[in-house]
Order: sequence, then C-alpha cells, then structure tokens
Amino acid sequence: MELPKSYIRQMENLLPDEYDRYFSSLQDPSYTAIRVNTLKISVEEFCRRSPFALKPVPWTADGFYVDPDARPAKHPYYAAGLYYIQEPSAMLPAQLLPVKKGDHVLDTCAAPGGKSTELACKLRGTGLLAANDISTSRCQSLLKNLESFGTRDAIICSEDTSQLKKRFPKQFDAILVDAPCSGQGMFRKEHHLIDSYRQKGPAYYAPIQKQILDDAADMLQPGGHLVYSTCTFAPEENEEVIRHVLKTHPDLKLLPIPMTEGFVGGIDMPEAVRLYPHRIQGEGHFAALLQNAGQPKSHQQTVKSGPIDAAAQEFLRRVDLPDRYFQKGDKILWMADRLPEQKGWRVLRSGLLASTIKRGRFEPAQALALALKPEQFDQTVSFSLDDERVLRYLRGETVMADTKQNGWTLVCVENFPLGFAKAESGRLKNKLEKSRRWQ
Ligand SMILES: C[S@@+](CC[C@H](N)C(=O)[O-])C[C@H]1O[C@@H](n2cnc3c(N)ncnc32)[C@H](O)[C@@H]1O
Repeated sequence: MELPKSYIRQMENLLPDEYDRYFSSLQDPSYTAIRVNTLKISVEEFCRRSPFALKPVPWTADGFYVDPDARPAKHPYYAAGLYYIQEPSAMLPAQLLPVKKGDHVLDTCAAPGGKSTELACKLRGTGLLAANDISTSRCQSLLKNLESFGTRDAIICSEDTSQLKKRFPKQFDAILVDAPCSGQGMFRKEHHLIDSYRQKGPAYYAPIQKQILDDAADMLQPGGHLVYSTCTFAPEENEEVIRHVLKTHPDLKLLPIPMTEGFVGGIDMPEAVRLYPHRIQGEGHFAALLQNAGQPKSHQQTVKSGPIDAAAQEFLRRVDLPDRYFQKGDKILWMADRLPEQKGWRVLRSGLLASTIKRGRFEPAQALALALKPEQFDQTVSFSLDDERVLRYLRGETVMADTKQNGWTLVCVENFPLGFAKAESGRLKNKLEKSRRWQ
C-alpha cells in the first residue's frame, strides 16, 4: 500500500513519538465486530445464544469482536436481524449521543445505517428517527438495514442537509453528524480509499463538513445534543470543524467525552476524542459531543390512520399492532406516532411498510415480518437453529411444516422471525423477499 506523502507528513506531525507504531499498525489485519440489536434480543440473551466466541468492544455495551472466519453475515441470526456487522471504532459515535425515549433524533449522513440502527435501539420504538443521506442509492442499504432491525418509527429521506434545515429548524433533540470525510482511518481496511484520497483529501472535505455541521446545528432544539464524527485524523476535518461551528453557533458548548483506555483527547481540544489503530482494536475515529443552550420544548403527537384496501385489512387483523395503518398508493404503512408534513422532500419510507398491493394482489411486506415478535402474528412456525429447513427457507425453497390453517405464516428461527410463507396442505410456499435470499 503506497501512502500519499502529504498524509504521511501529517501523521508524523500529529504523532511525533508514535508514528512508527501507527504506520506499522496499518500492516495488521483489521477487526471484525458485531453489534447486538437490542430491539430484538438483550445483550445477555445474545451472549448465551451466540454461535460465535465474543470479546467485548470496550467502549460500548452491545459490541463484540468476532473471529472473521466465523463469517457472521452467513448466519441465520443475521438474516433475522439480531446484529449488525460494524467496524468497532464506528460503534462509538451513536453510543455517545444522549437519546431519551420519545426523542426526535436526526442522523444527517446515515447510509448505510450502522449508526442509525444503534440510534433506533436507543429510541426503543418510541419518538422518531429521521435517517437521511444525500445519496439515494446508498439509502437503499440504509432502508434494508433499518428494516432488518425491525425499526418502525423512522423516516428515511434523501436530502442535502441545506434543504433539510429549511423544513426542520430547531426540531431535533439529538443529532448525529457522521460526516463524509477523507477516510484516513479506513486505509487499512479499504485500500481503494487511498486513491480517492489523492483526488479528494482534507481540503476538499473540510468545507463540506462545516456546511453540514452548520446545517445540523440549525436543526438542534434548545438543550439538544449533537455528536460530530469522522473516520479520519486530519485536524482540518475534525477539531477545526468543531471550532468553526462553535463560532457560528455561540449557543453550542463542547461536553467532555468519557475516556476509555487507548483513547486520546482532541488536538488542543481535550473534550473530544481520537481513536487510533495502534492504540485501540479498531480502525480509528474522531468524535466530539456538543450541547445547545436552553430548555427543550416537548413534541406534539399526531397519530395518523386512514382507510386501507379490504384484503390488506383482513390480513392485518391477524397482526397484533395498534391500528395505525394508512394507505399511500400501493403501500400500506404502519405510521409512526409523530410525523412531520412530507410534501416537497424526498422521503423513501415513512414508518413501517406493512404490505403492498400490486395489480390487485396483496402481499405482506418483509419489513413487517422483521418488525414482529412471533406472538404478534396468529400463525407462526419456528425452526430450531440446526433444522435444515432454516437454510432451505433462506435459500428461497418450499419447505414442509404442519400449520393449523392454510395461508400466511410467519417463519422463524428459534422464535426470531425471518419472513413470511404461504401454507398449503403442509407445504410452506416461500415468500422471503428475493433480495434477502441466500445463494
Ligand atoms: C461516513 S458516511 C456515513 C456512514 C453512516 N453514518 C454509517 O454509520 O453507516 C458519510 C455519508 O454522508 C453522505 N453525505 C455526503 N454529503 C452529504 C450531505 N450534504 N447531506 C447529507 N448526506 C451527505 C454520504 O452519501 C455518505 O453516505
């Protein structure tokens, strides 16, 4: 790996006594880690059931290192949304953001959703999560990951933060800005980033980061908290961006971040933290926590529901969820408690997709299956982990199973839903979403 000279010089300046250790750590293998989806399973229960040996990530209660040979993406528990595979230092920012039940939370740069899935866990199915990313294509992975986690009260949107702030001035209790950056902390894991660094380094990203952070600060409620993070080490993309927003938004103040072994403070900014790959087991990150002055206002609750397709209605009577369904074109959504007006901005999803109606045919949605507990549907089949029907179901095959009645059935592994099937005389016709089927 041939590293850009400007970057080498910068790291030598930043780490005058440690740069040898830093550069030699770039030859080490990177770490594989998973973060437990506490919306579906407690950390204790996951540890009891875990198919992998787990070693805790020190700065978060729900993150664990796993052996990369364990192939965590190829386990039925992953298909059931029980965990997210995440670079360990990337587990820090969402963990630092104070989130209370009922809060309105914004993730400004959310795709593919590593931190949004953690914020959804913190909200515990209350309040509102607005997960935004300017890239509509990256928003598809964001949507899929939030669906896997069984997230219900989320809006997934694709706007530049400069547009978003016009709609949501001083709206959010907590905001995460995980900014686009030159990615110095990802060079070991993703070598192709070294080439893009030569085209777009810190000087390219710093003005973008300042703009996004200014926009985010405009959307923060009085008394609200904001975390700014990057996976790069250049001070102009980190401390300088924070100094900039403290000038443009004098109501903001920096709060100290608790130190974990291996963390170091920011450059002339002891409240912020820097994670370096030669000091911790992870690729590296920068994070700063800010708070707005003033007293927060409470949010108004608006429960929306409306008339829906009759066939869908009949099916949804079998689902034990409060009646908050609403039809939008060919989609039936289970609406979150509190939704801002949605006209005039790019919303990819608002609430939980419960079902679709295509050419008069009704289909329950994969997102609904992944958001339910087995007891919330009236016909469930659960296979044990070692039952070969689990893998066959995940491959999209028809499997045999006894059911009380024919029709829609929720298929689970160890009581964790994987998707729907249609039962017919002891056969389960596979209805697992095609993009989730294993090859
Ligand atoms: C570091 S990545 C986010 C990773 C994500 N937080 C996660 O944990 O999975 C930065 C993201 O910022 C998005 N982005 C870049 N400029 C933006 C802007 N002006 N407004 C919103 N998102 C932006 C990029 O598309 C990219 O997905």
